[in-house]
Amino acid sequence: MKLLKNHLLPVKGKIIALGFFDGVHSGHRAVLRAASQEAKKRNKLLEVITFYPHPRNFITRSRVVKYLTPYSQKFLLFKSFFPESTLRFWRFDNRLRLLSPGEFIDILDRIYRPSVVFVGANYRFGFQASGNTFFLKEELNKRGIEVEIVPPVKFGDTVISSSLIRFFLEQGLVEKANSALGYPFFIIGKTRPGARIGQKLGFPTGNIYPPSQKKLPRAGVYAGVVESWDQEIRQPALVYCGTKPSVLNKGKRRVIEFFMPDLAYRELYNQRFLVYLWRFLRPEITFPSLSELKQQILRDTEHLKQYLHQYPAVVNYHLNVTNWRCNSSWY
Ligand SMILES: Cc1cc2nc3c(=O)[nH]c(=O)nc-3n(C[C@H](O)[C@H](O)[C@H](O)COP(=O)(O)O)c2cc1C
Ligand SMILES: Nc1ncnc2c1ncn2[C@@H]1O[C@H](COP(=O)(O)OP(=O)(O)OP(=O)(O)O)[C@@H](O)[C@H]1O
Repeated sequence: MKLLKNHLLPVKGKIIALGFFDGVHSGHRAVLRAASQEAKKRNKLLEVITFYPHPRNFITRSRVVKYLTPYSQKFLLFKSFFPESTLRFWRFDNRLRLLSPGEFIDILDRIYRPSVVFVGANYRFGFQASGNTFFLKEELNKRGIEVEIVPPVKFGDTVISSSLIRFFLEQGLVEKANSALGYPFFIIGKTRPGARIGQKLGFPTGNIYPPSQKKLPRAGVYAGVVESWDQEIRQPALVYCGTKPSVLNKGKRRVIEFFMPDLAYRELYNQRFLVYLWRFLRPEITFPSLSELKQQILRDTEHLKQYLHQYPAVVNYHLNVTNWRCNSSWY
């Protein structure tokens, strides 16, 4: 698995796949699997051409689109699912934004000159997303480049997309998000010290402050599983996602807190964890007192136990992405 930030290096003759691939979800993986199989068959290399930042964030000069997988996590997933591929980031700037579909194809041909291009049926490209797969195929075929269009992967009747998964997460529909992703939604981060109130109340927590560009689910409490970077800890956990309105009335910083009921207390600061979310248990509540918060967490712990009784296998799920130490500036 290689990572290239210079999109202008030629890839001549390779198999390429095109798209943003946020989340590397089941639909993306259908395209990438097809491309990867073809590359193996032809004894060629697979190169995935993606973009940064998200076109909508560039156009609106904002961060409206939060990422299911910020760049480093996208890279982790590619490394895990398609270790033989190269991920190439193409900066989405005004030059790229203003390219007409025809100009975009010219660049693909001139710089990359691939042998086959793989895209999904809903792939759009060029200024204002005005180019579609029919145009792509027609124009590239004329130049002797093959185009494979992969049929859409659906969740029920709906085509899976990164936007659909973001919507599911916003609603707390984490099980649907996980089905569409094809793996459990996860958050990676280093634990930071909190106010130690939880510890006094009898539920010590690990606190992670995810980067502002990471998509987080609806505020509330989730049944989850926590895995430490070194694999020493793998524990079921209550995972809270929110801004702690019961204890903080200012400074709305989003936090992920996890409480592992079966782990004897120990200091867990400054360690990298991967937190998987499996089921939404309840929304965030503004409690009038800490004792009410404590009573609720005892009830949450019971709900977590019931969930694990029903789905014991979730504790052993392992995505195999933790063996890469990424540069934290990439989160
Ligand atoms: C399982 C769990 C559920 C929580 N639910 C809520 C909640 O509904 N509302 C809230 O304001 N804070 C909630 N919290 C956050 C607590 O306010 C926080 O853990 C506590 O204040 C301790 O914070 P500290 O780690 O900074 O000491 C929850 C925390 C956990 C672990
Ligand atoms: N459900 C799907 N089935 C098959 N291919 C897909 C599916 N979703 C996306 N693709 C293809 O995967 C590539 C990357 O998709 P991309 O990330 O650009 O869009 P998306 O997942 O639909 O997200 P968005 O919600 O931002 O449109 C594209 O070639 C796209 O056509």
